[in-house]
Amino acid sequence: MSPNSSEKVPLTVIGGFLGSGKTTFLNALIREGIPEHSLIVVNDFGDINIDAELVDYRDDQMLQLSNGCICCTLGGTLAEQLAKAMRLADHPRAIFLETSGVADPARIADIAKVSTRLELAEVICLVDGSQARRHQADRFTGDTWHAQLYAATRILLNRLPSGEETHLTTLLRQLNPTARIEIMDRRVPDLVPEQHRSTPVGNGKPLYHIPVSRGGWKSVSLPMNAPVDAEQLQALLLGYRDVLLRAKGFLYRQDRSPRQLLQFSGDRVTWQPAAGSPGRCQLVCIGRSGERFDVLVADLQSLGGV
Ligand SMILES: Nc1nc2c(ncn2[C@@H]2O[C@H](COP(=O)(O)OP(=O)(O)OP(=O)(O)O)[C@@H](O)[C@H]2O)c(=O)[nH]1
Repeated sequence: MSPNSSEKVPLTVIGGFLGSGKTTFLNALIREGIPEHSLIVVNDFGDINIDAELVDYRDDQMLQLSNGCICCTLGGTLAEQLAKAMRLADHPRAIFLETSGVADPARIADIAKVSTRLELAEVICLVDGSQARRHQADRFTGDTWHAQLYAATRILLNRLPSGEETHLTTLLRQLNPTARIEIMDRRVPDLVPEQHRSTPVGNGKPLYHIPVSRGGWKSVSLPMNAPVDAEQLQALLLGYRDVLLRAKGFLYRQDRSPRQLLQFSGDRVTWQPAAGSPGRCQLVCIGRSGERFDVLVADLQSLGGV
């Protein structure tokens, strides 16, 4: 049955900083059950949309927006794509939009506010509690982090360090007096043994390499043709965590098969077996542009056999 075209379609915006848990939360929502015939929109900051591979949505109703952060190209891609989807006779019943980790969700929510076909259901902001003190104090990441929190109607706090609950909920309440604040997960993920982590992910779609640099942020995607020394790679990523905000990608390790999904966010590196056909191996790194970031990229290139 096709949805009634006179009814407004709810748009849920899922925002939050790089690595804050947006894709993990979106997958949990999909597992719990979203309305049939929903449209999922995912947008990574870089030109490679790794999130599109990581979202477990077995439907062709998925829109991948690349070319950088959607909130920077708002007038174009996103508004046009949503309008196109809404013009279809069999238009989506609900839309779930995962923003890039550097987007200001308020600018995206504005699309729903001016649309006659959409209504804003929620603006969710994921927060990695273990990184909150860092972002609060960091002049580079702080503005984005604050704007994301300010725009939220619901804040989901995960990886809450022990003893930080009062401090963090008070801080979040000061930054956004009206949003609902929920605590999701008190664990810090490094404590989860690797063999107990979730099932293989990703399907090995081809990936492309184009560096993007906007407003002090830089994103680069590196082909990783040779199997890497995992210890060396981890040490490199952690050693540059002052300028590296996020890394994720598919690659081979020297000591283990099959292809692995590597995730670096905050001060943690995790590995997970990647499903599907062998596929290309790429690592996407997002950080603060500058000489130090470029040195990291050169080191990663030599490690990955580029
Ligand atoms: N313990 C714990 N780990 C989490 C949680 N949510 C996400 N993670 C881990 O944090 C890392 C980043 O999670 P993602 O869901 O990819 O984060 P994201 O916000 O989509 O990342 P970007 O799209 O790159 O900005 C992954 O290694 C996840 O397993 C959580 O609630 N608890």
